[in-house]
Amino acid sequence: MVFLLAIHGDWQEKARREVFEIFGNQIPDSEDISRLKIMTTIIYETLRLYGPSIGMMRRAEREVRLGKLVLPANLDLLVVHSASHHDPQLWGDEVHLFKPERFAEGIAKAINYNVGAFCPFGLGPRNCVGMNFAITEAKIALSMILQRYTISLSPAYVHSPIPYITVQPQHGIQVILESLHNDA
Ligand code: HEM
Repeated sequence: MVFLLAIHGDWQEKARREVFEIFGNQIPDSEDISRLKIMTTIIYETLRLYGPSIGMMRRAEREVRLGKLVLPANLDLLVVHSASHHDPQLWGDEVHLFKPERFAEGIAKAINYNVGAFCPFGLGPRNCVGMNFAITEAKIALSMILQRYTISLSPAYVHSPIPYITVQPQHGIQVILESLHNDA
């Protein structure tokens, strides 16, 4: 998210404005976190483009028909949700662009009620138990960064996301933080 906001200064500014409108210079509080609408769209779009999980493991316990496919019993499956997150048939020609406004009216509208199109935390009864924790933590951390610093990308940065258990920046993410306050 820090990387995407570093290269999309307009969204960084929108997110910062929202943070100051809601929290001012105060530490984010649990009641107001749910009011961060713009930041929520930024988090969803980041999870779509660079979600840490590429897929979910499943096993067919018995033979099942899945569309045109017949899956034999005891078949192990990796359902690669990062493929649907990058599918132009689901997201349009600008699928590879960072466009948080896709989620302006919520996830259901963004995916046209097609639940498999966006599932960075998995699906069904075994989906991620840490989902709300992870999103809340990201909102608090990002709010506190935006209250204090502007973020820009270092010229040293080399773009190379790789799936290594989770999706990771192969060479790290070098950013430049500049204080918004002279005394900070
Ligand atoms: C952005 C952060 C995270 C992402 C994208 C993520 C994604 C996922 C995914 C895709 C699954 C598999 C779901 C499925 O098979 O349907 C999963 C499972 C799980 N996650 Fe996360 N996760 C994140 C953060 C966390 C955190 C912070 C915790 C703990 C505090 C956590 C705990 C778990 C656990 C325990 C499971 C296994 C649930 C089960 O099998 O019943 N996750 N996560």
